[in-house]
Amino acid sequence: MDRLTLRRPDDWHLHLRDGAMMRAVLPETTRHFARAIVMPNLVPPVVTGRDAAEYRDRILSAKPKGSKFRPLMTLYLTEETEVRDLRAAADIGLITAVKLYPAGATTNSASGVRDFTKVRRVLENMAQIGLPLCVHGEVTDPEIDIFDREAAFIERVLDPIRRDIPGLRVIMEHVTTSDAVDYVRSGGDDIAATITTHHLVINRNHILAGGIRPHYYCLPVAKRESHRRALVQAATSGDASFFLGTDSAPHTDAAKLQACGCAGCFTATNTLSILAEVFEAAGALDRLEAFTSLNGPAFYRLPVNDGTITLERGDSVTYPAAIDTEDGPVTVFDPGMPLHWRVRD
Ligand SMILES: NC(=O)N[C@@H](CC(=O)O)C(=O)O
Ligand SMILES: [Zn+2]
Ligand SMILES: [Zn+2]
Repeated sequence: MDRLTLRRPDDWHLHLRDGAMMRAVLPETTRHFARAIVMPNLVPPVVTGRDAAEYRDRILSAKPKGSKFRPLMTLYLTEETEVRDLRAAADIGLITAVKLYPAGATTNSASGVRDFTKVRRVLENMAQIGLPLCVHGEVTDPEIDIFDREAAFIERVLDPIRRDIPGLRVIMEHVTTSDAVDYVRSGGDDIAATITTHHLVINRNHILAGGIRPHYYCLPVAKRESHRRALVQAATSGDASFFLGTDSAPHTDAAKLQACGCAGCFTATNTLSILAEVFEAAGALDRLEAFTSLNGPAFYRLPVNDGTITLERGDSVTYPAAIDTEDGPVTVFDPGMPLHWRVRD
């Protein structure tokens, strides 16, 4: 096969940031994606309906001319989130989901949740109206090894919440372990997971063996090879519980390359080429569309996109090593393998 037409894809987990960074990274996403779930971890975070409306308007005015891209907004759940404000934002279709960051788990998560009993009423209301909860699923307990934090989160936090609040619809974001894959697979209709592009490609050796590679550092941190294989298996299986959330998370090289560098891989630019390569290697090109374009809308109860994109296989496809922003260069994720599929203009 050397040509593949897909429904236009969506990105169910994306960081667009704000200001100059947003202006630089937005076209990288709008080129191929029709919609994206926009993460609310700005500084300060997007907490109220009003914050979300203002952020949405900034995105819409930064979007390239002629683009029909639609940002799907989220609220950042805090212990102070008001049920009334959240319900009003959901009622008018301003927000598509709510994001739960355990306080301290990742970039800009300081305002996240420490005491889960304080968000119980909000979560109950979300279950009532079917508003999905996107979850950064890692415990923050310093006693827990960083490679075990996702598995520990399922057992200690996620499963108890789901038992306590039946009907709550949860997306476990950027899953990195076979534990998460198994949990989602056996979890029924109210749970799904996003998988990133980079976690389908790298394992922890890529970050640490033969020198430290800060551009491969993201959270949750990539795990051992057996987990990466489980992710590829889940993504390429066609199982409707798994769909693409790139977690494309731009940081300037200056912020990545320092003694305490930021977590995040920037994959908006080359994601579709990389995914096609991964699916081809798995003999599953016929299931790429389910992962990029069908399973996500089905879980979010949204229509699939009109229109298509076409991928073509050629000799080799290259991408710039970095994109320029007014704040400095942002390195594009290097998949470390030759790419052959390009999206036709
Ligand atoms: N994934 C990351 O490593 N970083 C994300 C935050 C997140 O999604 O956890 C970011 O905002 O930079
Ligand atoms: Zn996260
Ligand atoms: Zn993210």
